Amino acid sequence: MSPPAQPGVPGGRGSKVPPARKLLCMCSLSLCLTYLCYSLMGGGAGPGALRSPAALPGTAAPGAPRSPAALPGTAAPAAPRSPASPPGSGSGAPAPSAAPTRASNGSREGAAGAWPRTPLAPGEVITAQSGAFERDPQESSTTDDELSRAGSPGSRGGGGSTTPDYGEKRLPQALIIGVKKGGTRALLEAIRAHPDVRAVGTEPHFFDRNYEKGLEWYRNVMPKTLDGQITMEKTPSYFVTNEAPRRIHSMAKDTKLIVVVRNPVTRAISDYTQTLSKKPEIPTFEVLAFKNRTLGLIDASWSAIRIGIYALHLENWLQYFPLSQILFVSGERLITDPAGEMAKVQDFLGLKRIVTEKHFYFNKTKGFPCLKKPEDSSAPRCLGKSKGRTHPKIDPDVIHRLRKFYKPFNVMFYQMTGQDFQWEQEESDK
Ligand SMILES: Nc1ncnc2c1ncn2[C@@H]1O[C@H](COP(=O)(O)OS(=O)(=O)O)[C@@H](OP(=O)(O)O)[C@H]1O
Repeated sequence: MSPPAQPGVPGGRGSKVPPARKLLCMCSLSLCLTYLCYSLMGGGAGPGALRSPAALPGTAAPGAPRSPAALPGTAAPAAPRSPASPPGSGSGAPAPSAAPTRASNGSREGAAGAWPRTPLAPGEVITAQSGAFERDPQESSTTDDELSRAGSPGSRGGGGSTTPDYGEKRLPQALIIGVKKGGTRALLEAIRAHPDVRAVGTEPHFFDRNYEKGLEWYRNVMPKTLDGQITMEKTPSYFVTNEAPRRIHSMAKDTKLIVVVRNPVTRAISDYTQTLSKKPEIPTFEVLAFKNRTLGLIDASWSAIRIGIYALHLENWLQYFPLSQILFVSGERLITDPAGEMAKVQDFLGLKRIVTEKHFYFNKTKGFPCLKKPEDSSAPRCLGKSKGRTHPKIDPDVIHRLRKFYKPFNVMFYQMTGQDFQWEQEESDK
């Protein structure tokens, strides 16, 4: 089901997508304008507030496309480089983590200490073109046993499967790189139902947290495959990890990348809901979402907000991978039309369309589609309790402000991907 073309959105249905490079220039220009607006709105704001890159000493004039390498504190090159040093050899290893997490303001200092935030030093800013947001070291998606068999809890180990262990362990040819809370688990479990796909059940976090362990460690994590089978894994935090594109490119430049994207406002609430379930003492979403609520200044240093600025993260990936090597799956359609989204995924992976509507049924109790025949079982299976949580009710005014905040970034993302996800047209969040 293709979305209708949106007026003023090049790349909507029917329009040709210009080359990625040209798009990046357009996007950079748009970003500068957007940031200029935010700068005017909150120029005196504290660290973590969005400011125009033009305000930064030594930065280029607005509109001048820049590689992340040109920005202070970043190292990514503007174009794919020759393979990086092997993991564990020194230069390819993860950089030491940045400054310790800082409380964002006095009013919520106590609780904010326990809450993941971007560690920015005083005076540091997030720039539009860097694609180089610092990340919370603890940012993670669920790694628990996320599947539940109808009637009995399921469990899957690192190998992720109870199917016979034939073949050999190989590095993955395709990765689900994000986004956190986008629907990545649902996608992985659905694609695992394909006989030509084998995947790790847990998240290896190789390209963010475990890179120093080396490629042999990574290979060992993988299930065995036969010739012609595709090895996959999913780690949603890759999408927002600066080093991930370079590292994945240096492993294999033809790696296929899949990103499940979801309305960033709903995604942020889902992210918050997950943390709330583990730390009930955290401040409300409304409190965490703002640097200054009176001024309407959104706190983009909060990971729940930052992850949803998809255009900025994508820019980082486009330095290394052509758009044709990245598939964007709609998290919304993965729920309303799982078979339709799976058809696109199978086409993208060069697989026969075997996972079809026959594989899914809608489970009324769960409120989501579930798999009739998962990879390792003949019993129907829904995802576990950590998927499809009830979200807390969020102040509609905050939702409205967040929608306004994300809109220019969403439009830019539609332009970059050539796909209109229609998040602006959604009437209400879950
Ligand atoms: N079939 C099915 N069953 C259950 N849940 C589904 C399904 N398809 C998509 N989703 C949505 O997936 C959201 C969780 O996303 P992720 O799996 O990417 O989360 S995580 O990053 O791995 O923690 C989860 O978010 P929440 O609803 O906020 O819990 C779901 O909305």
